[in-house]
Amino acid sequence: MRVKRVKMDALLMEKCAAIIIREKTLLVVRKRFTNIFISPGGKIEPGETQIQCLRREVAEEIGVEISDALYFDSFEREAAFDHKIIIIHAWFVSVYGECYPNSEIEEIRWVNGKTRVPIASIFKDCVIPRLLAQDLIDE
Ligand SMILES: Nc1nc2c([nH]c(=O)n2[C@@H]2O[C@H](COP(=O)(O)OP(=O)(O)OP(=O)(O)O)[C@@H](O)[C@H]2O)c(=O)[nH]1
Repeated sequence: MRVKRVKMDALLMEKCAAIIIREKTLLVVRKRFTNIFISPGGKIEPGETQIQCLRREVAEEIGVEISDALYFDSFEREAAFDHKIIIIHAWFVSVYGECYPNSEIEEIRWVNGKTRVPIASIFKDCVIPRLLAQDLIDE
């Protein structure tokens, strides 16, 4: 069924996203040449576990090492920048040290329920409301 698999890959992406919370705010990142903030993390490479993917992407994008990761949930939507379906596996992630924008990341922001910046749909509609409901980030 190789043909089917190739077709599926062309339409579907799987990403691991890090939910990083500091002082009741959530970290979102903006890539160069884009104006929407998205979750830190990235696509899972062949043969990689979700944790390995998170470690690699978090180091690449925000320059820090993961100290702990706990699975939260998975969500499916049309991807913010590609005409493909994205499945995002979201993990609570703790890191060592201070996050900073690295490589293709131009800007990072710590947001709460009041912050008015454009945020991609899965984080905006699925993740942030649940973090607010659990009082993990500020209203
Ligand atoms: N709808 C939606 N799409 C999202 C969210 N977060 C998020 O990264 N995406 C989309 O997921 C796709 C893949 O994420 P990514 O660009 O971080 O992955 P990556 O680092 O491996 O990409 P690259 O190395 O190919 O540039 C992008 O189209 C991105 O816009 C979200 O919250 N909602």
